[in-house]
This record gives sequence, C-alpha cells and structure tokens, in this order.
Amino acid sequence: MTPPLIAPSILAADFANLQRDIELINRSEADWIHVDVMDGVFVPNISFGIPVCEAVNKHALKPLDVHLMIVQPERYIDAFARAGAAHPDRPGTILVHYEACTHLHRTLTQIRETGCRTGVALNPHTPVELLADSLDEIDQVLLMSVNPGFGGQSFIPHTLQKIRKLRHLLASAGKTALIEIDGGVGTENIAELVEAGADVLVAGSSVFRASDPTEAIHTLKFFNQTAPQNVRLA
Ligand SMILES: O=C(CO)[C@H](O)[C@H](O)COP(=O)(O)O
Repeated sequence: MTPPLIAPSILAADFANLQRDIELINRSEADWIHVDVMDGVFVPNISFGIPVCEAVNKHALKPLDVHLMIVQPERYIDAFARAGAAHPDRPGTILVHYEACTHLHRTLTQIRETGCRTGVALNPHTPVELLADSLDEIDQVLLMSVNPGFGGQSFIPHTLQKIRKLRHLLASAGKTALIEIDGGVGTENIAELVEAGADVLVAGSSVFRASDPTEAIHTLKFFNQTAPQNVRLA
C-alpha cells in the first residue's frame, strides 16, 4: 500500500520558532506543509496571513498546502500564490471553502491560472455530493473532520462515511482528485482514515505536541508497518 501523504499543520508550530519548525518538516518524511489561514469571519479565530506565508516559503523545501478559511477567498488567491503556493520548483495547492465561494467555478479557474493545484474544503455539515458538478476543476478535496477554526479538537467520526461517499463519487466519475482529511488526525485513527480512502492527512497537534515531531511524522506515514523487532544475533 502506498503510504499516505502527510501535511503537518504549522498552526500547531511554535510561532516564535517558525524557521526551526519549518526546517524540522523539511528534514522529515512529511510531504507538504499545511498553512492554515483564518480571518476571524469565516471562522471564529485569526491565525496569520500573507506575510507569514511568505516567511514560511522562504525556508520551505516542500510544497505549501494553503488552506484559506476566509470569506471571499478570490480576493487573496493571487497574493497567496505569490507568497509561495505557486513556487515554480515545488508548486503547491490553494484550498478554498465551498461554503465561502459564490462562484466556485470561477474561483477554481483563478487558482489554476496561478499554477497551483486546486482544492475545495468542506465543513463537517456540507455534503460531498455538492461537488458532483465541479470535479473537472478540482485536484484535491479537503474534508474538515473538526469544525474549522482551532487545532487540538476531537475527530468527528461521521467523517469516515463522508470519505467513503466521496471515494465512490470520484470513482463513478472517473476522477482522481486527492482526498485530504483535516482535524483530530493521529495514530489512533490514521489506519481507518486510509482504509476509508484518505490520501492526505493534515496533522497539527499530533506532530507538534509530540516529544519527537520527526518521529511522529514517520509513525503517521508508515502506520501500517510493524515496528522493527530487537533481534538477538547468535
Ligand atoms: O484547519 C485546522 C483547524 O481549522 C487545523 O489544520 C486542524 O484542526 C489540524 O489541527 P489538529 O491536528 O491539531 O486537529
């Protein structure tokens, strides 16, 4: 089985040591760097914006997975693309929320024009079927498995059903968009998430609250490999 892609969320990093934490991700087996942008309107919290994304990009060696939890995301797509999501050597993804887009097709076209991969995020209550007529424009679907706005929340179990439904929707339409899960992901649920059909796992607290974040990333990525046994040689 191909290991899932792991995207540590810097929302849980130490903002006073952001360069150190980005370099930790660079050296680890993580695949992407997840950048959570919150505006205090779409979600009840404010995280950071374009200058911090630029600062992350300055040190990043892996693609940025920019999750815009903001209203009217079309106003800021070009700025976040320039701030690192559209890096020519490691192009990343810009994700907008379905619930925040009045003209989703236009917004996804705008993201494609920047050179980034396109992503649509769905809140826990938003049905996956609403994406049925947009699949041609979507490279990645992010299912929120907590209510967006804060790290460290508990995983919502209903997400597993949504992953299976989305997997079925994609297969029926012959599409290959990646399924990404965000919120409450850790060693206790990664096996069932991947088994249900998840391709990408965002992990904030389970990485940055671990005593060894590099090891935590390894454990998530290779969750289905048994730990090496201590073999006594004769
Ligand atoms: O988008 C988010 C919150 O809106 C975070 O990425 C998400 O909650 C991950 O954090 P944790 O792994 O701590 O749950």
